[in-house]
Amino acid sequence: MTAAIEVEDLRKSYGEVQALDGLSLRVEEGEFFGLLGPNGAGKTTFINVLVGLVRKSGGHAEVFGHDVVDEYREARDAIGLAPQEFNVDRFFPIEEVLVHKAGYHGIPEDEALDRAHEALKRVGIYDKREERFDWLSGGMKRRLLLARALVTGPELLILDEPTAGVDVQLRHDLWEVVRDLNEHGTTILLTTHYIEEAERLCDRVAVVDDGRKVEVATPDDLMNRGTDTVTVTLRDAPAETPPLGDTLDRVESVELDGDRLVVRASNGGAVTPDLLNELEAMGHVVVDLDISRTSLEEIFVELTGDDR
Ligand SMILES: Nc1ncnc2c1ncn2[C@@H]1O[C@H](COP(=O)(O)OP(=O)(O)OP(=O)(O)O)[C@@H](O)[C@H]1O
Repeated sequence: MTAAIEVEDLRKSYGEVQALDGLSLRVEEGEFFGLLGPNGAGKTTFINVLVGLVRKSGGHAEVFGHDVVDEYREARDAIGLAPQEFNVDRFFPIEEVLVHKAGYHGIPEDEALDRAHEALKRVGIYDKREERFDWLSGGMKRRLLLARALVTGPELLILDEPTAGVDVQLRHDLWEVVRDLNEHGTTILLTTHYIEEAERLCDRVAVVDDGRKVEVATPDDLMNRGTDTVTVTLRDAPAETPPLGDTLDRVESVELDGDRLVVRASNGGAVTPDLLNELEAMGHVVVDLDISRTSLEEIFVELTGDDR
């Protein structure tokens, strides 16, 4: 199957700065793919290479089998980009901004207006269609960037920090739209600093740092590598720490804090039934239980050494 994105040993230098330093990555058609990395990791540079805004210094990049340099037009036409920066023409009503965008990608004028209206309805700002960009609120500007990315009906939607600085309701609305597109076959590439968002939405995530891939996996796989915390409250405080680590091999540490046992274990959810059986066999009565899973955020910090 043709990949939506395939890059091999991608490089981009700005003088001394190696923004991309041998990045290799494959995103399958139909995936919801997250690109995570600390500030300056090279995420925007990577996206800009794909859309032809930045010329790579080396390596290879294809979008749906089209080389981003040699077949720029085909590659670019397949992509809808909602960028991090507000790069919108401020002098036209927003519906015209969308019509121009569609025209640039070869969509005839009469069809372009229909598409512009459809995209504006989809993101919920159709009633603002005759207003100019500068008159919109920050949240509406984000909606417009998404509408502009959608007006060409792209196979690949790239979202670069689409929810930076927007309120909870809008984040929720935007994700509804994007999820629905993905369910209908659009491939999504998302960069976000809200790692929880990636954890919830993405089929797979790549962690990049210093212009290179550190890891690529499903959020679940990454989280399974972390250590979870299982807190068990016992009816009677034990005199000493029960020796649970001796019999349960995934248990990493056990601490006693009054009537509470704090157990650190890999894949805590799976360990818990054995843990409870073991405690019961020792004569303890469990009155409360809490399992706190490692977050993707914690794994991210471990992988990149970034604690933002
Ligand atoms: N036009 C440019 N000229 C010089 N250096 C640049 C340019 N664009 C990016 N860089 C540098 O390349 C590196 C990667 O930047 P990039 O914007 O791709 O990172 P990012 O992962 O998108 O970061 P952020 O999360 O902050 O958006 C950084 O060190 C940045 O300073």
